[in-house]
Amino acid sequence: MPRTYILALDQGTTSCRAILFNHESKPVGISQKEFTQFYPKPGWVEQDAEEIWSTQYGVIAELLAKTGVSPGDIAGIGITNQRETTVVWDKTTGKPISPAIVWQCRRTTEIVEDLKAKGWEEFIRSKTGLVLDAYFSGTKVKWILDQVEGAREKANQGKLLFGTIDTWLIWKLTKGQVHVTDYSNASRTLLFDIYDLAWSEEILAELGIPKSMLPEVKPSSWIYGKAEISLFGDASIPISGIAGDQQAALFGQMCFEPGMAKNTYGTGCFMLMNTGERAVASQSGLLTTIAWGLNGKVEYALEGSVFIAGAAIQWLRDGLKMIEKAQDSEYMASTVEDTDGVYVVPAFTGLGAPHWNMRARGAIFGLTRGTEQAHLIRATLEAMAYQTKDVLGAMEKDAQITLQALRVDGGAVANNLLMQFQADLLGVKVERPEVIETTALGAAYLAGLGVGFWKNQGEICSSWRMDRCFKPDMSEERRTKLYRGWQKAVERSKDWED
Ligand SMILES: Nc1ncnc2c1ncn2[C@@H]1O[C@H](COP(=O)(O)OP(=O)(O)O)[C@@H](O)[C@H]1O
Ligand SMILES: O=P(O)(O)OC[C@H](O)CO
Repeated sequence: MPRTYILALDQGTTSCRAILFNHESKPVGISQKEFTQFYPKPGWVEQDAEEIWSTQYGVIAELLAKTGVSPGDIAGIGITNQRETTVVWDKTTGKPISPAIVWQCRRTTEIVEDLKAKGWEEFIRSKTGLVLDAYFSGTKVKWILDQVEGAREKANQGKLLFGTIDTWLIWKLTKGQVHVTDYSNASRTLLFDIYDLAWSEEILAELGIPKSMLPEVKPSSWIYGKAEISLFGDASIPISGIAGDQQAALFGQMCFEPGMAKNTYGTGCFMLMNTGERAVASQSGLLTTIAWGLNGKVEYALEGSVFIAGAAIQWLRDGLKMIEKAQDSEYMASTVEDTDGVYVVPAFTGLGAPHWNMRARGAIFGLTRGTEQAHLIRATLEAMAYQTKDVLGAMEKDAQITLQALRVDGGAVANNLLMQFQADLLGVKVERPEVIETTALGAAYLAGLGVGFWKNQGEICSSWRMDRCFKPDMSEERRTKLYRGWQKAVERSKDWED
């Protein structure tokens, strides 16, 4: 009997999800759980890799229990993950030697500035396609080796391993048998030459990272190993797809042709445009990154990474306690007509694309005696749309195109008010698909292609269905006026931290 499902594991910044997809690309069951974020100092963000694993394992168990799907019915596992977040663990004990350093964490700002002062910026960009910023894994690994007692010595003796979260989960799923990543995740480490498709000896040497710590790099659809956990009983399930979550969403949105783009509104906001087999070097503050390795070749994307999007709504919920649930932001924002001139710049961990200002910090502008809670909530929501406009402007410049429609996904696109404002502000149609779990879907597709569950991209291409199209409905004059206010606010939030 052919197996009927693909299991996608979506390990995001704030939660772990497990989703079963059937052959018609429909999600037949989902389990999700948030896990703990640690903010030990201003600008620092940490997670516990063991908790990530136990949460991920827990949602798999819950999903199988609630759907009654037998592990023997699962054809393959696809893994997609928050990218750049860095785990270093002891090869023998399998225990992490420090907290996982999250992609948003700014603790390596000084290492980055030192590299810049030594003139590494251009070399790193030319090899990795990335901007020299604390965002990426390379300086985080160096920080761990420098700061954790005895770490560098152990690393030099080949006793430590590094991985992004995909690598960590596969290590756990295979009981320490497989140490692997895919091209899309490797391209986010600051250590990988995206043209030669190899770890960069020069960058590793400069950061003092021994090559023995690094995982093997494979295509995004491949049989990497078999899941060997007791949950699966005797059924041995191939792990057959890996992609960083933003690349997986690009795949799940079926942006297979050069020029097709998607924007994902999760913790951060990430716009990626497929550029095919050609790596486009950005002139406007975007990243050149690997979209995926598939069918014996590598394809590239241009990316605009915004660090704080839905995370600012969580801040309204958990920090300011203005709302109970993220969804409440929509109703609250709809109680006022506009923000009454208020702008929230959520640069909590600096600014990413296209500004790249590590020392920017969050700011609120335009407060008056008439400012109400609802204005602040609305301005926080609108900040996602403004940041997206900054990125789209850069992308259109780099790719020399005018986008006709933007495909969107991620947790926050459930917010209709935000989506309408986004269309209004961009002056472009915003298309929300039926399945907004496109990140997991992309990982499922890659895994399914890896085991022949789906024959080829042509077979899956026809399953993209629109849920709702938001059409622009704002005058050019108002759009320009609102955006000018945002640009002023962003400029003033830069270089706040000494
Ligand atoms: N209705 C909503 N309106 C605004 N933001 C929302 C809404 N629902 C969820 N979010 C935000 O979306 C994010 C969760 O999206 P998700 O795609 O699961 O993120 P991630 O993969 O980064 O963990 C959270 O930051 C949350 O605050
Ligand atoms: O967890 P997400 O979906 O916000 O994605 C995080 C990104 O992969 C960071 O680069």
